[in-house]
Amino acid sequence: MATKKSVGTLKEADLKGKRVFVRVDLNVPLDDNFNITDDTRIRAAVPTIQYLLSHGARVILSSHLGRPKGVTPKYSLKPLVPRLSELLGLQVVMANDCIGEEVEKMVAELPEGGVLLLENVRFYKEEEKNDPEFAKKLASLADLYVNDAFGTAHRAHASTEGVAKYLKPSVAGFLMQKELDYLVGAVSNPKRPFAAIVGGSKVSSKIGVIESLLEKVNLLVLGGGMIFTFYKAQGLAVGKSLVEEDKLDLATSLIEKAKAKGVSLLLPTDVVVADKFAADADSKVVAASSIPDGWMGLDIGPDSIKSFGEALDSTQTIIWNGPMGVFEFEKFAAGTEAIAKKLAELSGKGVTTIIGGGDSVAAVEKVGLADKMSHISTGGGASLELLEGKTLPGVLALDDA
Ligand SMILES: Nc1ncnc2c1ncn2[C@@H]1O[C@H](COP(=O)(O)OP(=O)(O)OP(=O)(O)O)[C@@H](O)[C@H]1O
Ligand SMILES: O=C(O)[C@H](O)COP(=O)(O)O
Repeated sequence: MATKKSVGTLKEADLKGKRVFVRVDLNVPLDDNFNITDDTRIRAAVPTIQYLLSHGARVILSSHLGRPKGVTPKYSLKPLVPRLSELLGLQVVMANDCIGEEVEKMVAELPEGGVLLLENVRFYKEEEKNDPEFAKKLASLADLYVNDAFGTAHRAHASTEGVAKYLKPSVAGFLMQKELDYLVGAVSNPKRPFAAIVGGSKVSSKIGVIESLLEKVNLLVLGGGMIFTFYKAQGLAVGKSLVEEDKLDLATSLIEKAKAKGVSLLLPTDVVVADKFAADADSKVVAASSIPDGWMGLDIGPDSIKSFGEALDSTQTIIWNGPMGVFEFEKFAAGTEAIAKKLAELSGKGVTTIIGGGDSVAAVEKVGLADKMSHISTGGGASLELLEGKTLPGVLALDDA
């Protein structure tokens, strides 16, 4: 895989009394009352912070939240302070800014074993522009840089990439390391047979992933909205199902590529169709070759669940990205839930199961099976880019091991 193989780690760094700039990805979902609806990313950031604290460091945390245009109070990181403090077992101090005199003063006053959370770094447009002067200002706050923001490692921003040029050492945190170990390590050197399950809405957003995985896997299982483009390319009627007309040739060429590579490509043989795109739609199971006019496929059917399960039974490594159906609607969640259960069962038998970010993570969490998987990525876009074989700027910028 074309990503960086090994980066410097936290364990090699001298931390006692040092001011450490830690880029974390605390981009968590908040409801209208600013309650955190999923704290996974905050929990995932804790081991690195705790390690730093236990080694006498002074921790300066930096993150973005959302995509604000300038200073936008609704994207403040303040609502995260109570949960972060609770998880760390200490009171996290919050700054009203991420650079400037007041922040410098707060950093100077930060004791060993203290944590200062900087305000949303995207309140400055210079962050996303990767402005060197801004990166220098962030760097001037600390003695060393730790990047643990895997979820944002595909962005070349000032706090994820630029700052590493001005702060040495620049090393990976434990979360970053773990994500790379699984998403690069396990995928480039998998225990075989190695299977990928790819779903989600459109084939266009997964072309890169499918093409890259076709080079590595023994089995490729496809589900989700993209299958109808494959069906149509094979001359089947798909009713009102989601189809990308301009990707029909691509679908055919992916099928041919799989054949040429000796990869066994499984498409669902039956689907759950609906008369409209709604939670209360009328639904029925039909063969993939008999989708009625006016109906749309919103999930894989029971025969497919069974045959996918049987094919997965003989694998040793499985990577999954993208739901099998519209799992947000209960009626069309069975395929996605069955795959989640199958992976949990296989994990228990020693199979390496990796959930590559995005909606499949939400689906696994919804059925309460998150802790059964070998690895659940905290990065949607970042994990997709890694699986496509791209290099992540936030990783590239770090010191070599
Ligand atoms: N048959 C289908 N028809 C239409 N939409 C579908 C179908 N199957 C799945 N989807 C939708 O696909 C969406 C997820 O697609 P997406 O490509 O974004 O997946 P993902 O890779 O898991 O997420 P992300 O891009 O956030 O990482 C879900 O909202 C789901 O409802
Ligand atoms: O949620 C994410 O995928 C990351 O936090 C990156 O956010 P972004 O897509 O706004 O850069």
